[in-house]
Amino acid sequence: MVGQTTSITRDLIASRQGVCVTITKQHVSGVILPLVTPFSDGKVDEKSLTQLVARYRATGITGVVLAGTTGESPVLSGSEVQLVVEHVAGELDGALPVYLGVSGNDTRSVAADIASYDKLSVDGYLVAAPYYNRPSQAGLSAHFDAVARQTDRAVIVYNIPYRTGVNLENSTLLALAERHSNVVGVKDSSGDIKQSMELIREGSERLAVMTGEDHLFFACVALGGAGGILASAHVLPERFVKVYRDLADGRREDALSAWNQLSPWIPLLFNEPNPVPLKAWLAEQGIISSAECRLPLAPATPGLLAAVRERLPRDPAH
Ligand SMILES: O=C(O)C1=N[C@H](C(=O)O)C[C@H](O)C1
Repeated sequence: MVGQTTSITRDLIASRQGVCVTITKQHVSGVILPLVTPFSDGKVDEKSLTQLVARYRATGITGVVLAGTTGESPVLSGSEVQLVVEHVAGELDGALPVYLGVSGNDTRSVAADIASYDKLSVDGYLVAAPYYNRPSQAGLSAHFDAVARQTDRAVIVYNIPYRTGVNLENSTLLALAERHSNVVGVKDSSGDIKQSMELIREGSERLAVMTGEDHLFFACVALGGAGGILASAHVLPERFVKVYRDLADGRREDALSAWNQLSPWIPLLFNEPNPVPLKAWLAEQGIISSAECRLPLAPATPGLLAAVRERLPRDPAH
């Protein structure tokens, strides 16, 4: 797995030099980091973005997601998304794949957004099921058909019913992956362990099954899943990567002991809406300049701030 990561990195560097490389299922594995979008006085804070990339690029993570939930996608304008992508892709200079979160509940707009983001340095998309209008499985199929047809780049489908109000069933997802070779992965936050286990069992041959439930990371990889897209991996990223590599290389006991040092504090990061606790921690460590989130995410409560200070580990790199 470690060797594979290195060769992927080389492929991507080649791609930035003009040789086009397609992200496949194999690229989507390990620990992918959904980066926060730092703000300062209401604006995207580019200096903090630079610091984020400097901190995380060589930790062993296998990619970054920009403008995901953790990146506060609902409150970013199109031009801010472009700024974040260009800034991060420029800093990374091909060292890691860049995935962009693009979601919405109007299929035509999502397809149009993807058409315009295809001009940017984006290697793939993380696309959540439409929220609020609660389409049927047929509607979800047609939505993702339109997305997958719109681009040659990789698509990771994001199933998160507790945010969107609709569950993408495994059969719908697997049929979609059969129809589109660029549907290479799923970020599974179904919230239903039976559904997740079935997906890993039945779907892993065709799709990279990445968990989006941070507390299930060990279980997902131990069961044969491909890895995780984890906001909590901002904290001790190297240790999350170690859990993955130990499991992938058959060192289960080592993986478990590393995991047992991570799992007790992960829930704290979700005690208030993500990324509020995470940004409080990042600002406390000096990795970003301010914990600022945009409304409707309210600032961290004093109780949360105290817990973040007392219970989360310090960043060893700062
Ligand atoms: O932005 C993401 O990607 C993630 N979002 C989840 C959420 O907040 O719903 C959490 C997960 O760790 C990554």
